[in-house]
Amino acid sequence: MFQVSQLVSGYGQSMVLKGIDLSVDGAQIVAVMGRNGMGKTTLFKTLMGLLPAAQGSIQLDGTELAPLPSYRRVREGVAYVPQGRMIFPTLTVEENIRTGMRRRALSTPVPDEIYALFPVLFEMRRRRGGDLSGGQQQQLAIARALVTNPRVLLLDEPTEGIQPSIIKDIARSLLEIRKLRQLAIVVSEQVLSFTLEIADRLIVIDKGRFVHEDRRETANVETISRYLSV
Ligand SMILES: Nc1ncnc2c1ncn2[C@@H]1O[C@H](COP(=O)(O)OP(=O)(O)OP(=O)(O)O)[C@@H](O)[C@H]1O
Repeated sequence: MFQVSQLVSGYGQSMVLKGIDLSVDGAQIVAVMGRNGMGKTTLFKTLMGLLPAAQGSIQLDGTELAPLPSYRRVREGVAYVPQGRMIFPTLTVEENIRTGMRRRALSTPVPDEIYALFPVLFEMRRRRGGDLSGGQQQQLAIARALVTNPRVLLLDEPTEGIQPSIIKDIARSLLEIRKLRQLAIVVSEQVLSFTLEIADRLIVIDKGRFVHEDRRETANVETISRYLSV
């Protein structure tokens, strides 16, 4: 289980996250929804160790991660797909995927499972990352995160700037990944149709606090939409 308690963090003296509590079981998908500037990226950066936590705890199956640097958190099983994807544009698709692997020797093949999940990446494996469409780059960023064999996958606004037909592909991939790997997925989003398709729980973040939570089956779409549109 991934368990975050009373997490506080921010920039300098200004605290953006004001006490976040979150528990995610294996094989569960949780969406954190909120408008621009509400703290989604700050939350992920803090979970990943790119920003230090001022207070609070981040545990994965009982191991405390908050004092650990990012690379140690990756080893413990946390993977991150950042907003804007951040793939390496001049490396090939295969090289991009390999940057996530612990054994990067050319003789170590990219696992078949990755290309089975994302056949387009197999077709494009020798092309430069920068030549891919936004949706393909998002798939590449997810593939690169998956080769670290995470138990928790964090995705920051994966649908941003991506056309609707590809958003559906990404939703399908995430459901497939959950089924295959039984891992926990936390995804930040502003697109409600996407999270209603994939998430078991929907949580609203507002000014650095979780202010509303629904299970998907009983989600109060009106309330969530109101938070997203103000
Ligand atoms: N490097 C930084 N230094 C100071 N303040 C920052 C920094 N990055 C973000 N902030 C502030 O922290 C708050 C939360 O930003 P954050 O990026 O976490 O929001 P978000 O919900 O992810 O929105 P977006 O989708 O726009 O990224 C905002 O008020 C923002 O201005």
